Amino acid sequence: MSLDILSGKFVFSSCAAAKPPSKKMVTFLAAGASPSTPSRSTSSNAPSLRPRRVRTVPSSPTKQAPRPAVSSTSGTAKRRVRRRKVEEEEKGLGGGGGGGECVPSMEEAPISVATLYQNGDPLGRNELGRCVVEWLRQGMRSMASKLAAAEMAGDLVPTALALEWGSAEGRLAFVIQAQPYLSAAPMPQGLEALCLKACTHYPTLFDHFQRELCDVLLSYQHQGLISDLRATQSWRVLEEMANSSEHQAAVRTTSPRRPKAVHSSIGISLKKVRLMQTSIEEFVRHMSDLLRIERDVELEFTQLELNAVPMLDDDSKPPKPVEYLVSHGQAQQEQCDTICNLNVISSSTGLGGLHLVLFRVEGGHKLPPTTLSPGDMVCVRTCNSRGEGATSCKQGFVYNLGEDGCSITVALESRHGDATFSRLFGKSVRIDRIQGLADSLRYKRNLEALMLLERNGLQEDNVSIAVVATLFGDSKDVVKMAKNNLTDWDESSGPDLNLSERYAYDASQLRALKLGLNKKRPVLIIQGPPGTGKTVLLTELIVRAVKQGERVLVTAPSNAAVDKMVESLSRTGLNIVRVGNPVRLSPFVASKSLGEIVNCRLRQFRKELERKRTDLRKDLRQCIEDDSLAAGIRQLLKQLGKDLENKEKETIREVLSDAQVVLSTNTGAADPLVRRTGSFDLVIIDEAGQAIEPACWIPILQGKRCILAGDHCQLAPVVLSRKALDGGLGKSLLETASSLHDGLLTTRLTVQYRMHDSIAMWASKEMYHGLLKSSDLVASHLLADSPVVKATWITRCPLLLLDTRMPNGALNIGCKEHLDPAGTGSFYNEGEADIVTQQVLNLVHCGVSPSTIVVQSPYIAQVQLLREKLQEYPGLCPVEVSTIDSFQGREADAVIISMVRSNPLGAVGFLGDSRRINVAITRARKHVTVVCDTSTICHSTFLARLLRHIRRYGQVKHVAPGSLDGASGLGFSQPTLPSIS
Ligand SMILES: Nc1ncnc2c1ncn2[C@@H]1O[C@H](COP(=O)(O)OP(=O)(O)OP(=O)(O)O)[C@@H](O)[C@H]1O
Repeated sequence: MSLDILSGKFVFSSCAAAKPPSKKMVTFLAAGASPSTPSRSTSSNAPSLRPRRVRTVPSSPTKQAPRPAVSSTSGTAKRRVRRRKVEEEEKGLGGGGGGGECVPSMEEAPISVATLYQNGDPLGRNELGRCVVEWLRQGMRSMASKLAAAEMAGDLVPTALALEWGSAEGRLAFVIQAQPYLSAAPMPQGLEALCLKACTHYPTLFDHFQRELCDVLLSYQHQGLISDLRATQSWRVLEEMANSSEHQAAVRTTSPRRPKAVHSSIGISLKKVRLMQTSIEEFVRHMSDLLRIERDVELEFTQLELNAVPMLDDDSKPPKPVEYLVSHGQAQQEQCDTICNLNVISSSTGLGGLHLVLFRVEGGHKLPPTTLSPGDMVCVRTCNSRGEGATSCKQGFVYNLGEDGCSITVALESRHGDATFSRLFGKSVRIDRIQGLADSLRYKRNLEALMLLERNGLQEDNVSIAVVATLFGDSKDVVKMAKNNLTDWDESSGPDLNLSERYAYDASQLRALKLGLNKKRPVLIIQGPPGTGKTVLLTELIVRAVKQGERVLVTAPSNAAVDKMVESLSRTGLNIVRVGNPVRLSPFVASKSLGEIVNCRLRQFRKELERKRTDLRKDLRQCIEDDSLAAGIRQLLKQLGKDLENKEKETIREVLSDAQVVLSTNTGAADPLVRRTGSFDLVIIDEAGQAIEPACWIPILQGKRCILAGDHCQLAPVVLSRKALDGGLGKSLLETASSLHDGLLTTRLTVQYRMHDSIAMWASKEMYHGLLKSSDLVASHLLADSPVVKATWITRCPLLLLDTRMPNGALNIGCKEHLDPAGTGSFYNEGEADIVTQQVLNLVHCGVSPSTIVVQSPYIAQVQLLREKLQEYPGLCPVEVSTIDSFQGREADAVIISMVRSNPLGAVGFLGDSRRINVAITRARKHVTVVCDTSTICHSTFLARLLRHIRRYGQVKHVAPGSLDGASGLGFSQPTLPSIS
């Protein structure tokens, strides 16, 4: 356990990788400096560590003067006054007022993305409400001040407390001692019951107490009264207490309800159900620990990232004005996770009370190319002209990117009308992405799902009880449930299938359809290798499930995967609703989003309301003399606002409960809007191989039965912490469940409809034990089959290896790998980028449409370089350049892969991850080009087999940059590769 000084909390973690920043680092961070080499506790194959290249849009020259700190704003001033009041109250209580004026305000404190929950399971703000939280804070502040003041006065109070709190009854003693401090502050009216609940809840009290003690000691440190808060006795008392096993047991306690009479509902003896409950509890405890470890690592990483100063073109030069970058085109900038120098333009209330704030780039210039997209969690704070963030961070998510290319709207956590907007107004603002579990909402929702599983999983009234019992029971339990006619695993039991007009389904697809439509089958795992039609099949399954009267919830780990399903389902005529923010703004997807549907329905109502408002405002202006009439009109105006709110809620409820299919991300399914519409008959999780298990439980617990589709031989869930990974957080439920009960839950798709057989054969042999067969429809298709494509040796070749080594073993000039100088840890290879560009030109010259070509690389630095190179040819704009990870789930006629790695050590990094290479190769329908240094790549036996396969079933060329053609662009007239007889 250690102190996370940024959040002022103890962090329980014995994981080396999850250690909070060292003292040196803490000082460093507090100063807002940029650590040159962010510590990344990641495995070499952790793809999520998308290297961050933050590049600011420098502010216009007139705006480069440093801006005043936010602490001068009125909101902060009010907060200070409030704080001072609290300090005075403390003095009145004999607390000694440890903090005084010097207590750093939240605004001045270093940014922190930490939240509650880090210290066990305290009652959160949502549960208690602001007033109760403030009341607790005041009480605990007094107690913390008193303890610290006693130490300053040389009393032995801390030592005495150490003895008392460290004992077995220490928790009780702590709670009892807290009471006088709490009762000294008046309880907020009407909330007495909540206050009483909170003031006897040990994790909640401890959580507040440690924050306040940290705050008080920090203020002493700032005043120079102590040199290091960690050296104080008060701090040690707290540390010992937090380390005690009693404490750790207490903060984990979730008081699960014991299952009552559940045996009658699933037909299993109570004794066996209790065993099941025990294994659920063990699982939940283990997963909660892993989530916490992972979150700590992600928080640490995010904290470093957020404190990083955006990188300018050249550190030695002053920032270039926006005009420079605009006039030099966007290729001069990089795709980044950060957007700087934004101004707040307006704020409004969105659907469901979201606080939407619109930002625009200073000077009306374009946004830089960004990886941010709707739904991404972000941190918003003010920054100076170099993009250095100075203030506390407001979390929110990207609502949309303006069509004008200059603006971005963020939905902030705060409510519309609070001080957030005024605090940001007139300042230069910076927006940064927050990754994974560092996003507090995602973490909280995962944890809540586990708690729900533990508390309700085996309760009689749980709709998903059969799913829970199947996944936590043993094989005998499963048989027993079936004997009692509660479940049915018989393969012939599904409904009869009338064959679809669209596809002639193969036997494995038909089997999956039949099993998936059996209402009494609680769990089905569809294991589908690439191109076997999972998306097609799920679409058919959903249509048929709706026809047999089922209401369906469809989820996936990423917004992109959800949108893929929305696109596919929107052609079926079903009533579908997409909850959350669509990433793809195709008309298909946008028109199905909850926001759009509700806005459409409310258009007339809003118009009418606006007309009434305008009339009332006119009336108000005319009765300025008559106070009582004016008050009446104001009341009416207020009522109109409420009417709109109510109408909105009612419409949302209507839209969602009328929907035959609701779609969201896994964590999005925890949205109260979705939960409130009642349970589902069927839950389908697509790309389930990429989701961590706790996230899958969010949707699963909302449906009577579930289907998990995916492929555990493709990309796995992203986990940064080595300890969490080793503990099993990286293993998906799809993978775990597919081996349960001797494979009873699983069915496999065995025919692929995407790739030329030479491509599929490699994947089949390497990843699927030779069981993946190619449909005759695609087995021999080639680029040259298209009437608009010239038949050359390239377009007739399904597999091509472009080797940057010459036959004599010498590496071609310029083909060595380089570490990204931006310090991202990523690699790039200039020579390979040139060869890829030339190969794209060759394909296009042969008549292959640029929109059917995709260039992939595992390294983001190479992806950025490739984008820049291809942008030099305007005709190549439709060629998509992507990391392998972000192209999973999609396909293209021709795929070019740049492997990048070329070094004398034969280090291949995460190229050695077979699942990633499997995804890369199997995106191709008709042609794959692999560009690499074979003598480096062949150090991995897995990759060496891939090279052998290409040599055997495809073509090999030894190439140097410029050797493929004269880089004459789209205008060239000669085929440039030597023809092969
Ligand atoms: N029965 C079928 N007959 C003909 N074509 C099919 C059939 N099933 C699927 N396809 C086609 O196969 C291709 C791949 O399908 P789909 O994208 O659904 O595969 P997938 O399993 O989701 O792939 P991945 O796992 O790589 O994302 C699509 O072009 C689809 O139209």
